[in-house]
Amino acid sequence: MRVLASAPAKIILFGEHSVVYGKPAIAAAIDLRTYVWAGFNDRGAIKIEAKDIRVPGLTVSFSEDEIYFESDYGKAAEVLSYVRQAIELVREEADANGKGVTVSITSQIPVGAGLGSSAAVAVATIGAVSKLFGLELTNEEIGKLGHKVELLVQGASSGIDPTVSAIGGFIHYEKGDFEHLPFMELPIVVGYTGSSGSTKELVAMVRRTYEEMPEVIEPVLVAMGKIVEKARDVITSDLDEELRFTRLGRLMNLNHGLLDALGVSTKKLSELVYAARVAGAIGAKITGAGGGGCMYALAPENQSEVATAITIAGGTPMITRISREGLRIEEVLP
Ligand SMILES: Nc1ncnc2c1ncn2[C@@H]1O[C@H](COP(=O)(O)OP(=O)(O)OP(=O)(O)O)[C@@H](O)[C@H]1O
Ligand SMILES: C[C@@](O)(CCO)CC(=O)[O-]
Ligand SMILES: [Mg+2]
Repeated sequence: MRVLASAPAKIILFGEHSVVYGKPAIAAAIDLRTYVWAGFNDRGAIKIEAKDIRVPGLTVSFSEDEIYFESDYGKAAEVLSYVRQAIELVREEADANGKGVTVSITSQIPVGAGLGSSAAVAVATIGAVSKLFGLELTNEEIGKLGHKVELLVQGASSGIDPTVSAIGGFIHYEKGDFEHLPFMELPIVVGYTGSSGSTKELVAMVRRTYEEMPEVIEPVLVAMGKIVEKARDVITSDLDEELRFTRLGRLMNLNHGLLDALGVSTKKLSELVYAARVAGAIGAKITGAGGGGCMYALAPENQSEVATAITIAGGTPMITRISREGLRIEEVLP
């Protein structure tokens, strides 16, 4: 038997990082997906084919007539740890430790770019492998297992990324509880810097700053939580669309300033944010963990001008749509 599952990327509209400290956040699944095929193997091993992952630490040596490849085993194992942990968790749930599982992954989501590639790969793997083992898990339960995977690999995770990847749509999230917000088409442009950041390292960096000076950082996190509550009020209000977008844009700019204060922006990210604003975006901010990766801009009137400004500033614009669907079982073959 073979199973194909897919899970979407996400953007965090408001509240990344502060959500790790129990504050609320708002996120949406978007229409980029990771696909995972799962099947059994009779070697009792976990076999992972990750077709879109570049492994750092690969050395190539050339001599007269030979080419040598050396891979840093530790780094390769680390890069695949989300997938491995996801498979091991499901095997435990199914009481089938030692059963051989092969997974093959292809992904449309840039890695380490703030778009939740780690959550999507964990959720799609759990979805495919749990179906293979005949476990009947709801998407919400799979989101919770995805959160466990992120905790095991990263040491800290709020769980918002695996939750939104598993259930899809537009959500308000706080301490493991989520609520779907009324669906709205968001006229946004995502700008990718082309470089990546590691969520594990960025979350640890914010933690060190917090521990060094909690009296300074705590109020910043509280303010971020308040921004999220204001944004939720605006999204659920009956204000007309123009006013709603104007208010959301101001809240995005405030949230970006506070993320910059926490040290998770980069020169390139802030350049893309300012380029988008100058081109007429109502608001622009980092999305996800930062340290590279992506920003997004709210641009109801001029999405294409904002996309051009992001390109001129050296980024790659992506016009994405919210995905109502989270984890999906695409195919089951006998
Ligand atoms: N297609 C894939 N195949 C295998 N592993 C992947 C894949 N995509 C992502 N990963 C794993 O996820 C890691 C990147 O996760 P990380 O949390 O640092 O960034 P992100 O999830 O892309 O961004 P953010 O957490 O800010 O939304 C990779 O180093 C790799 O371990
Ligand atoms: C940086 C962070 O807040 C969002 C990453 O997309 C981490 C988390 O919530 O687990
Ligand atoms: Mg991640």
